[in-house]
Amino acid sequence: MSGNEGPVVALVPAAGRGVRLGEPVPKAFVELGGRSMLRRAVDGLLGSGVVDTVVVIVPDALVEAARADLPDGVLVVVGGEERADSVRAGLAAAPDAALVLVHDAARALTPPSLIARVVAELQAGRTAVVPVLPVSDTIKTVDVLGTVTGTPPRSELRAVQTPQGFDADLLRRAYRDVNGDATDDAGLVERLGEQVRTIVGEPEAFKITTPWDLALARVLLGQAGPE
Ligand SMILES: Nc1ccn([C@@H]2O[C@H](COP(=O)(O)OP(=O)(O)OP(=O)(O)O)[C@@H](O)[C@H]2O)c(=O)n1
Ligand SMILES: C[C@](O)(CO)[C@H](O)COP(=O)(O)O
Repeated sequence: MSGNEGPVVALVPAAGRGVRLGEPVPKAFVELGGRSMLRRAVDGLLGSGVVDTVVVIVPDALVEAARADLPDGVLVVVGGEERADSVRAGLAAAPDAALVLVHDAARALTPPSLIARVVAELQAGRTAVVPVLPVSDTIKTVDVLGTVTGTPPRSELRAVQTPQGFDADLLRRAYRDVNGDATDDAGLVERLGEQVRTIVGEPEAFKITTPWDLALARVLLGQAGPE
């Protein structure tokens, strides 16, 4: 494997509404321990020391709010209806990237060391890298009525986190050539028939999705938690 030492650009999709969280402001702008979730995610990327440029993707109405919230030099662009539309908008704003990280603003407590490990794998020559954790529950598939249709072997299952890292040309090809939905960026790369490498993720990189997740994040930061 030959290495890739070109510019590393991190795309931060932050244009979701946060319906499952149910806060009055879009999720990335929710305050968490004195900083917005978006600011925490960006600070983690910059703090890793391995990211050259950060592009955040936010709702149209919050572009100015994001600029005011973020350090100078962070690019702010407008996102789209679905997460993939937002990532596509971020990719278009990063034409000179050699390596791309895609990192949810919702994973606000991701340790910088995980970000550095993803980039190290890319620089060692991997072209698609995702952090994963084993699942501890048994997972079942169900039909529309909720009847169980199967039990995939747990040993083959992993919960996937971000940042997901890619050779920039590969990710651009995936976004250009693959039709249909994927719930993560690696899913598009897989459909090209390309190999995706896993590395061990971090519990702190969990996605803050529900009020329970937000409460957990606040407890982890030492803020008031449940009685
Ligand atoms: N159109 C969208 C939808 C999602 N995201 C971002 O993708 C990340 C992961 O999405 P998720 O956690 O599901 O956030 P939401 O879509 O906001 O959540 P919900 O489905 O509860 O509304 C988040 O940082 C979110 O802001 C985005 O940039 N553009
Ligand atoms: C990309 C992701 O965080 C990997 O687990 C996840 O798939 C995002 O899904 P969401 O439904 O947009 O939160």
